[in-house]
Parts: sequence; C-alpha cells; structure tokens
Amino acid sequence: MPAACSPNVMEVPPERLYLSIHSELSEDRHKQFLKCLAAREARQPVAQITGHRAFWKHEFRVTRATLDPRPETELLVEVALETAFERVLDLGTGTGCILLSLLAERPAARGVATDISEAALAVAQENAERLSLYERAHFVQGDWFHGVEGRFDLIVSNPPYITEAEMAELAPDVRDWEPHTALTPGGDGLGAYRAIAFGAFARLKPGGRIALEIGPTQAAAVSAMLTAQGFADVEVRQDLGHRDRVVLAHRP
Ligand SMILES: C[S@@+](CC[C@H](N)C(=O)[O-])C[C@H]1O[C@@H](n2cnc3c(N)ncnc32)[C@H](O)[C@@H]1O
Repeated sequence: MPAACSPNVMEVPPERLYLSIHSELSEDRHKQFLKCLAAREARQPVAQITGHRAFWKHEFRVTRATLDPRPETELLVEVALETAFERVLDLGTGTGCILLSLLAERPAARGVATDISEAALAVAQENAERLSLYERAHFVQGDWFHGVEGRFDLIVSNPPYITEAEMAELAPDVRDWEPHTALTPGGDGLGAYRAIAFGAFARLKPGGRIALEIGPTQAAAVSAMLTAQGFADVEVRQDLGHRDRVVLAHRP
C-alpha cells in the first residue's frame, strides 16, 4: 500500500532489521526518515504518517480526511456479525472500515455507506477496490440518510460523538490532525444520534437491527432515543476496558 511518508525507509521487515544493521542509508532515505520524524514531532498520528492502519482483519488506507480506525470500533463489527444480513447500511463510513470488514465476513451481503465528506468517501472507495469489495459496496455522499434508497437488515454507525467541551481536552494528535466533522457534532455530542435514531426506523426492514458505537457516558441517552422511536430489545455492550461502547436494538 503506498504510504503517505513511509517510515520504513530501509524497506526491510522489522524481524530482518538486525541483519541489515550495517547497511548504509542513502541520503534520500535519511531525509525521508527525518521528514517522518518531524511529522510525528508535530504530533501527526502514526496512521496518517504511514498512510494505513490495521482494523479487524485488514489494512485500511488512512488520510487527513478520515478518522483513524480505532480498536474499540471492532466491537461494533463483532456485535453486527451476530445478525444475519444481506443488506447493510453504514452511516458516516470514513475509511469504510466497518462496512468493508462486514462485507468481507459475509460474501453474499451488499452494503451502502454514506459520509458527508467527499474526501473520506474517496478513501473508502479506494479501500473497497483494494479489498476487492467494490462490487458489493455502494458509496453515497450526503447527510446521514440523504440519497439512500431501500430498506436494510442492519444499520451500523460510529458517528461523531465528542462534546464541544471535550474537544478542548483532546490530545493534539487527535484535535489538530483528525477531521473535526469526524469527531464532534458540536454541543452535547448527541446530535448525530438524534438524526440517526429518527431516520433509522423507516430504513430498517421489520426484524432488522441497529448497532451504534457510543461514547462511554452516552448509553442512557442513546437507548432512550431508540426506545422513543419504537425500537425494541435495546441493549448496551461494553468494550474490553469495561466501558459502555455499543447500543443495539431491533425494529419490531
Ligand atoms: C467517528 S467517524 C467514523 C468513521 C468510521 N466509520 C470509523 O468508525 O472509523 C464519523 C464519520 O461520520 C462522518 N459524518 C459526520 N457528519 C456526518 C453527516 N451529517 N452525515 C454523514 N456522515 C457524517 C464523518 O465525516 C466521519 O467520517
């Protein structure tokens, strides 16, 4: 995968590094290494420097236009895979990591993914092509459900959920480098869930399921929104750090 600024300037796998310990670094490669180091000193996230990040079972291309896929989000994939689905909708797809991981696990399934960011969708499309999943993934640019047709067995989303106040507390690696539209909907951090809960019921087939990643303090608020829209069997799952991380529910 082409890297934004590959720090592997010697182009050897880590386990062979000691065998190459006496090789000379060319001037070009030395410069390349210093450039990567400077990027990290400026607090650019490692995934943006290398241009990729491992998520679930694959490597995903990452740029400044996309959220760097987080390990916590793998719980959303795990939970989603408990459902049998043929048609899945991923809202706010970013790199496409959730939708493409799900499609890779279910060879008969097809998916639609939306994002407000055209630049993020271009990266998701590139990831779909690289993973040979582009024929089963359809990308739509727009606000949540805008331009999405038909009904689905499963809706998944990891929407922006950081509050305006929390944004000021974030490490510079995140706040100064990752897209703010991917991190926060502003205000109380719940705006995206309101829009998604409101639109999701009509987009799910009866018996269909919704699974949403949440911030650790948002379980009660998001569960209440889903209940108010008519969803049943609302459930909260915790991540490996024992924090509330995913809310899921059924359309009766
Ligand atoms: C937290 S990131 C999640 C990205 C990816 N799904 C993941 O889990 O790594 C949220 C994504 O939602 C997108 N987004 C923000 N507001 C949106 C909106 N109104 N409609 C659609 N997508 C939106 C952002 O561009 C971003 O890609």
